[in-house]
Amino acid sequence: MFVYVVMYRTSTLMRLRLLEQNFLYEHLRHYYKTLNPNSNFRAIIGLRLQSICKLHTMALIDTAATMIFTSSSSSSSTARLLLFNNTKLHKFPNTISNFRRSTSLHFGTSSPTSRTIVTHCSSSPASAIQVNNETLATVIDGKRVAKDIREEIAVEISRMKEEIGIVPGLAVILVGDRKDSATYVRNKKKACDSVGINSYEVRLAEDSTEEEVLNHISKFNDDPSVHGILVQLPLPSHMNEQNVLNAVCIEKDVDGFHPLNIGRLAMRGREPLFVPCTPKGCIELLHRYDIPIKGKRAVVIGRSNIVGMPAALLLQREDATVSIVHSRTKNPEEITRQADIIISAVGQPNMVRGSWVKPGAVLIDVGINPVEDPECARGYRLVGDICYEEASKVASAITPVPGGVGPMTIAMLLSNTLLSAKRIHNLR
Ligand SMILES: NC(=O)C1=CN([C@@H]2O[C@H](COP(=O)(O)OP(=O)(O)OC[C@H]3O[C@@H](n4cnc5c(N)ncnc54)[C@H](OP(=O)(O)O)[C@@H]3O)[C@@H](O)[C@H]2O)C=CC1
Ligand SMILES: Nc1nc(=O)c2c([nH]1)NC[C@@H]1CN(c3ccc(C(=O)N[C@@H](CCC(=O)O)C(=O)O)cc3)C=[N+]21
Repeated sequence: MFVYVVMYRTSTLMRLRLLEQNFLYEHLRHYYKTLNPNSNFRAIIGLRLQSICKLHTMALIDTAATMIFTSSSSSSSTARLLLFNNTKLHKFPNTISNFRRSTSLHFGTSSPTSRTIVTHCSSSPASAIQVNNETLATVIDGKRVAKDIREEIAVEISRMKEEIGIVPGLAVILVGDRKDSATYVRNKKKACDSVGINSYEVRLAEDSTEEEVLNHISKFNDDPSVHGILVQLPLPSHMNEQNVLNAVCIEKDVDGFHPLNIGRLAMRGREPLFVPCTPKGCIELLHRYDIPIKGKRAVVIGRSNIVGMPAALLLQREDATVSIVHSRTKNPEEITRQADIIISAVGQPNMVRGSWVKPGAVLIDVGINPVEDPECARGYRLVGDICYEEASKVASAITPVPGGVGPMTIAMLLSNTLLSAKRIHNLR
């Protein structure tokens, strides 16, 4: 009898929108506990013969399974192990028997570069499977999750419109002509359009006065059709950022940058009206990938007001034990190596090397750094703070750049805007 052991990445599971998903999750929860804690895999699922129909369908539908192991008997000494990677699955999407033609390894072969995962198929004895160290971490797909969140928000907005005839509104103030800022603002507008939020935009010249910015904020504060106000940062150096951020009324502070909101975030027993979007997006990703935070050691690299500091506060609220690494920290790698979860928000390309990471850690890369690349149409490409190539071989899960935290920041901005409109209009 064949015993199939299938490994799926959590991101893959999240993509399954079929009945099988529940089935998979049940198995996932059960077998996850049997994983070697240092394993790169987030999911391991044992399926018996009667389940193979389901597996078959899944394999056909979802060609992104990371690995499939089959064993020709339930005895670990004679079991064969067949390994497939994404590419192979894409090449042979049609039948499961194709999988069997792949190179086979024998269970129980040990080599210094492989490690053991103990699996239990429901009624077969536990088998020791050797897994090559080259396997990659689960990719935390922020783009995908952000899309799911936008869909959820769109549903709520149409309900709101139907029930009370109100559409949430977001006002964005952009000062100066920084290219990256202009791109972000454009993306925010597109995202608002996609969910049905009205967006209002003010663009001011680089040499505008602080007073002009304050006047616009004051108008938006008083405008009942505006539920969220965002002043794009950084502001030109002649403006006082504190004055500007303080002027946004806290009920519309969807960025969560007002000192009252940040203060409440830091205090036990107090609740901010809004949580800053990027840190909120990081935590949301952890939640949606079922990554536990409580009791874990977390390290935040960076302590800026907009990302690092609120990220550390949020992790603490989630009952992690938090350390903060900054530019004056000595031997940062000694600290990061202890972390179960790392959130990096530094702005230094590829600073966090594979050797900084504890095997099995979860890595959230906030950094967005342009590096020159003549092969890209725009002459540069974006990389994170974390050296993805190295770290993804050590971590259990990692966010890519682009496509990780960035899209989540925008999704959380929409979510905060909806929250604000609901609160202002007493809608549950
Ligand atoms: N994905 C997203 O949605 C967003 C991405 N970003 C990106 O995140 C990154 C950080 O942004 P932001 O927080 O605004 O940046 P800031 O420049 O405001 O803060 C950077 C932080 O990193 C610390 N730092 C700098 N160099 C080092 C180093 N060598 N070792 C350890 N710590 C260091 C600084 O320490 P110190 O305090 O000692 O100076 C500071 O706390 C950027 O790449 C930015 O583009 C930002 C916002 C949203
Ligand atoms: N008041 C204010 N609030 C902010 O939230 C704020 C800000 N000012 N100033 C600048 C930073 C930066 N930021 C990003 C948002 C989205 C992406 C994003 O969507 N990134 C895409 C890539 C975009 C691209 O290709 O250029 C991704 O990572 O996949 C990135 C960065 C918000 N910030």
